[in-house]
Amino acid sequence: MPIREQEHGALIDHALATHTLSRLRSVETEQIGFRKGLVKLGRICGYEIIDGAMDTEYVEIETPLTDTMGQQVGGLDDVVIINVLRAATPFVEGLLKAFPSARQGVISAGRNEGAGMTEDGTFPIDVDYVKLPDISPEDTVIVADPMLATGSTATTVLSRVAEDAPDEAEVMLLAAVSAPEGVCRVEDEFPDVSVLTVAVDDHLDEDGYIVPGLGDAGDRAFGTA
Ligand SMILES: O=P(O)(O)OC[C@H]1O[C@H](OP(=O)(O)OP(=O)(O)O)[C@H](O)[C@@H]1O
Ligand SMILES: O=c1cc[nH]c(=O)[nH]1
Ligand SMILES: [Mg+2]
Repeated sequence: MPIREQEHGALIDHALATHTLSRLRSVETEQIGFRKGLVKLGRICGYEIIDGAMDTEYVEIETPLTDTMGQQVGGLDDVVIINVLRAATPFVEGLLKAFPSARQGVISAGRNEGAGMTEDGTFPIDVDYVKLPDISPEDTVIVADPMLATGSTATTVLSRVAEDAPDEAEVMLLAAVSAPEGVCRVEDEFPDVSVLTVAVDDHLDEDGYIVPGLGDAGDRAFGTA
């Protein structure tokens, strides 16, 4: 089954996704390997979303020999991918291989880690830049961010997307690694949003990092300290 529903969130259940995520988790994977791994994981997740969450329809086609029935995926031209800067950039590059005609939005949203995690387990989020395409009722909107930790970034981004997206649009939040706290927070605040993730990890540490996790995805992909 490409997408397996859980009590909280749904897992992208593919051996190559787990394999690729395990390489990303390893502290021995250096920057280039990490960035390429996120691209690969984005591509696999894209194919799994197509397989598990999009409809296939029969179509008449003509081969060089005869008329026959073929199948096509519906809605591939009605996809919007939102890139949550910065760690999502390589993840989105992979997703675009599965959805080459997607329209793209960009939201720069980062945790203000200097302020520290608050007692209620959230971070203030700095939003510096937002550029979204028009979103139509028939669109599938994939908000991509490899890490869903406290859910502070995701809920901020989803609130902004909700300002533009018609109610009928299907909105998904796609992560590579999630903490249970983040999944529950998004589900509580956005019950109509599907949370898809390759893994739900154990817990958050006192700095708001996912454990076991993979560290700071943005730093590892971009080579910053
Ligand atoms: O669920 P949260 O507690 O909000 O944490 C998750 C966020 O943290 C990371 O971004 P970060 O703020 O480190 O920005 P970066 O991508 O520039 O590194 C990650 O890519 C998410 O956006
Ligand atoms: O574990 C975490 C938490 C937030 N952001 C990351 O990049 N990693
Ligand atoms: Mg970061």
